[in-house]
Amino acid sequence: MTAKIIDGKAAAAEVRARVAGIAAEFARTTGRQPGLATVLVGEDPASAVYVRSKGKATSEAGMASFSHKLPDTTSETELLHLVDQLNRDDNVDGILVQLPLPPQIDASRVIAAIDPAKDVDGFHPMNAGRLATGLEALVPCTPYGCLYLLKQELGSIAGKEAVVIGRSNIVGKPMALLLIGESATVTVAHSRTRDLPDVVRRADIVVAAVGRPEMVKSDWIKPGATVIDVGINRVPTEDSKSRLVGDVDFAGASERAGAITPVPGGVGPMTIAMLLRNTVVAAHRRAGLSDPKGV
Ligand SMILES: NC(=O)C1=CN([C@@H]2O[C@H](COP(=O)(O)OP(=O)(O)OC[C@H]3O[C@@H](n4cnc5c(N)ncnc54)[C@H](OP(=O)(O)O)[C@@H]3O)[C@@H](O)[C@H]2O)C=CC1
Ligand SMILES: Nc1nc(=O)c2c([nH]1)NC[C@@H]1CN(c3ccc(C(=O)N[C@@H](CCC(=O)O)C(=O)O)cc3)C=[N+]21
Ligand SMILES: [Mg+2]
Repeated sequence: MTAKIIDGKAAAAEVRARVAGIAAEFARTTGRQPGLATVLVGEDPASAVYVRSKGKATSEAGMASFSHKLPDTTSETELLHLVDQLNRDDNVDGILVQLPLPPQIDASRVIAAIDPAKDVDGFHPMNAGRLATGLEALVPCTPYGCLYLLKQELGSIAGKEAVVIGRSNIVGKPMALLLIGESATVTVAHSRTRDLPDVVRRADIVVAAVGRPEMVKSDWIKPGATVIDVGINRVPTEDSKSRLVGDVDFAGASERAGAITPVPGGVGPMTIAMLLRNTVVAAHRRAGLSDPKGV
């Protein structure tokens, strides 16, 4: 079987176009654009690239983009001060503090300081708890983007065997909660899982969020399964450049899977689309408007 390649870039473009329409309508109604503030601490080149592409996508969707760059030496107190300013700024609907943060800063404290109503990453314990208990929440962008692709591909997920590899607070755990919410039968694997290949073999849906290049092998994949590869791993090439690969052996797995996301061009673009989506949703809720339809 040769898998269908799921086009995350195309799906993301559709979401972004719908978000742009909603943002324009919001601006007409309220007299201001929805606003997203990004905060980058330090000089990590990969983080700088992501933050720049987020800023560009924000402007293209007709939203205000406020980008803050702080030096590597920023103290936790200084960062908390900026978060506090952004919490109070009425033109800011969403706040994204790019992770990872330098070692002198406790990320969990910074996340907890963000106004949950502006927490468009969905990382605040309030939003995590609301998602876990089935209340209205801001949902982490990457797993939400994965769910979008799965629903587009499969329609209903109910009753399917889903295996999530990885249990981080930002990807694996919320992914598992979303799949439970769709009535999948969910297994969460991690570094202490015994016989990962056997666990993956029973999955109709595999979500790989590990951070290990091409760790998931093709003979683990049940023929016809839907494979969502969250991994973003930069690996060196022979010509001493580098390329991006996922957590799945794409070449092999695409011979067995029913459908699979590529890296790049799969989950990554959906993450940015869902960030914009969460920002317009946060703007509506903050303005006392009902949630926008169709995103
Ligand atoms: N496309 C996108 O938009 C995004 C992509 N990413 C990418 O997704 C990947 C995962 O990110 P993130 O969740 O933050 O990573 P973390 O490092 O926080 O978590 C990795 C998880 O994988 C598990 N793990 C590690 N080694 C193994 C192993 N050998 N077998 C099984 N499980 C293992 C860990 O288990 P344990 O808990 O036991 O340590 C942990 O739960 C990375 O490649 C990251 O770059 C992340 C965010 C957004
Ligand atoms: N507070 C916070 N929120 C995040 O959502 C967050 C974060 N911190 N820290 C880092 C991770 C990673 N992440 C990505 C987003 C887009 C792509 C993306 O668009 N990738 C392109 C390729 C980009 C390239 O070529 O480098 C693709 O997969 O096609 C990748 C990774 C968001 N993260
Ligand atoms: Mg991490």
